[in-house]
Amino acid sequence: MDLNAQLEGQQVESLSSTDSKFCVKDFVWSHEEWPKIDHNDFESGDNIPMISLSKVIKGRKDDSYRQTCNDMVAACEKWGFFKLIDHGIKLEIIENMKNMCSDLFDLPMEKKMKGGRLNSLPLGYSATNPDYGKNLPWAEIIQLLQSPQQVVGFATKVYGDQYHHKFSDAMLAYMEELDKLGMLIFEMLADGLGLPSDFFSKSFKEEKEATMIRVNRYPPCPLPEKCLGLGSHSDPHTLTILLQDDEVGGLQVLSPTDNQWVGIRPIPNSFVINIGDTLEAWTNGRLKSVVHRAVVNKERSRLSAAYFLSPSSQVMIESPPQLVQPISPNSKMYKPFTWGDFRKELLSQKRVSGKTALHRYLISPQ
Ligand SMILES: O=C(O)CCC(=O)C(=O)O
Ligand SMILES: [Fe+2]
Repeated sequence: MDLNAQLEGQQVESLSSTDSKFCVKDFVWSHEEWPKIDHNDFESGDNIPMISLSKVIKGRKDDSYRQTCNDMVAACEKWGFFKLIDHGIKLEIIENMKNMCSDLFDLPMEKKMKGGRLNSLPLGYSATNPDYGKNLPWAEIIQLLQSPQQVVGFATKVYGDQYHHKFSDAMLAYMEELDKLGMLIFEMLADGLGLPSDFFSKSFKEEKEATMIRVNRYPPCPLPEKCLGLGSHSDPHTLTILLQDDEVGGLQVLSPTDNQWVGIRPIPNSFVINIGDTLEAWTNGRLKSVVHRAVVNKERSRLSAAYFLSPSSQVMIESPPQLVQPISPNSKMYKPFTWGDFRKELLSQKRVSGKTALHRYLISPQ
């Protein structure tokens, strides 16, 4: 047997959550999807803007605040992505969340599967999911709603009644801080777009039943040139606050200017912020929801945590008149829809590759 066949025949214990044991070859993607740039090639991604909140003081709308808002909007118009530093969230809260998730991922599979996700809702722990059929992601995932009841319920299933607190307290504390940071970003984007400051944030005040966190762990992969941690996709929600691994790269963005994949360099104690489909529609296409993916590597495991902000279900996603001109190119692009309806459709649809979720609302498909 040649070396390659031997490698592809290796069993993948760490990602086999069902009775059927997976081999490396089950994770091989179609040829067009194979990553052409390596997980630690970051040169082209250095053009993605970096925004610091060091001069932003809540409630003070001075010149440096306005400048930062404008820079943020410009980054989201061009890239749909920016790196955020000096965000003000205590390192301890971040480290605690990461440690609790790493500990959980390190448990034996039978224990993790006690909190295994049910088919009806994508919540809980999951490793390789046979529903995907092909193009299996090289990742294990913890997905939880921002709901104390749900987080405690999951932790209790995995750890039992007495020991769940450390995990659930860490996750809930992290989500609470990210929610506040998300509201600040929404206000800054609204200010930068010339909308009332609370234009977006006021729709997030009620229940947060769909806001969630997705923690991904990508184990070392023997065949990173043919596998993907997470295939190309855009995030359907409004805004994503992504915590990348501090050291191990893997996030790649499909540059909207030249359609080339670019890698985002990990920066310790920073976040990567990106616009989701719903915010693209809400801003009449001004802020871009951009396709991205996660690639894997041979040597090191990588952890990332994506926090997806969702408005209340009944909120109508409709571009404000300030962003709509009666004539092209800024005439109204999307039919109004509620976040709840869009979410229902997303839950019922099969996995898609690239960016297709919003098409159903386009007024004139382009
Ligand atoms: O792992 C990463 O850096 C990307 C994660 C991501 O895009 C997602 O979970 O939606
Ligand atoms: Fe994503």
